Amino acid sequence: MPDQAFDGSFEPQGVAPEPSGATPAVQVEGVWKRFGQQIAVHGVDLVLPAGKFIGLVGPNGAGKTTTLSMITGLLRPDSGRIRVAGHDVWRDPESVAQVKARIGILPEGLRLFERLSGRELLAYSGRLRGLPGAEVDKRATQLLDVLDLAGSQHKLVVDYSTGMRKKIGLAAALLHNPDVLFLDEPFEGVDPVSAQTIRGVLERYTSSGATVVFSSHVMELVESLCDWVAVMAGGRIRAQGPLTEVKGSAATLQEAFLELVGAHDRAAAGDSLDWLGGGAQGGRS
Ligand SMILES: Nc1ncnc2c1ncn2[C@@H]1O[C@H](COP(=O)(O)OP(=O)(O)OP(=O)(O)O)[C@@H](O)[C@H]1O
Repeated sequence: MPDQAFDGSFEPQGVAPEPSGATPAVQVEGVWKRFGQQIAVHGVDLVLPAGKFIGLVGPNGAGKTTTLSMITGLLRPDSGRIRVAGHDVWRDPESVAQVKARIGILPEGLRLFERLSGRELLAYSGRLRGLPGAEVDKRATQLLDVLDLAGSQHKLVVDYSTGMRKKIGLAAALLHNPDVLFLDEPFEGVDPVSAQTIRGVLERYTSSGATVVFSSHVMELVESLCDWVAVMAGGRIRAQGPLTEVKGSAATLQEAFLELVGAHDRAAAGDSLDWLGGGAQGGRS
């Protein structure tokens, strides 16, 4: 699948387009993950349809990264079943490899090969994916151009800014034209101009029928980008579905989110910090 010609547009392979084809991009059934005494993921069931821009949201420690790691073949679940584009991720080592060939990942705290230039990194990623050299060159040139990295392509990645690192990581994740792209906090530390560029690339990618799944804490961003949302808290899925359904009657996704994760009560917690601030008695001297 990775060797198909790339014409600058993104045509997903292997996933039946929604709504006619019924194969979801991701199916998670009864998945658990424990780290020692800590249960990070409590029997999660999740169905993410193909061709959508999907946001996985939740407070710190909700289990988002753990869930994405299990879906993308990086972390083995204790129990349960995960399918990506209809392929069982954890059935055997071969199935993990098959799934990895169909997905792209931009993980949180991405570790890149720092001593390569941006272009070398893409060349290396393409060859690892089994793409022919000429095809890698062509795709890399297009991606560097679209992501506004052409001028920095020969600079070492170690000298890239945070936003440039996110963009070169995204280019590497897209190079083999995956069916499903997983992004952990893709806009963190990215300036508004770069964010707009990334957004444009992702919108183009999903408009051709591919799926983006990304985790974020930034509700405004999720609300403006996503047409499908899953809300996670305490290792459980609290809601999932089309954005409008998850929002319900709430004015914003932020409001619906606070309601779903039961955070309204915590909003008043700052009241106990009566020593904090200039007006407090016995405060600063
Ligand atoms: N390798 C690990 N060892 C021990 N505990 C872990 C490990 N990875 C995650 N956890 C725990 O599992 C829970 C879920 O963590 P996870 O990183 O999946 O949450 P998250 O929703 O991605 O959080 P954040 O938004 O803060 O990145 C947390 O309580 C965390 O401390």
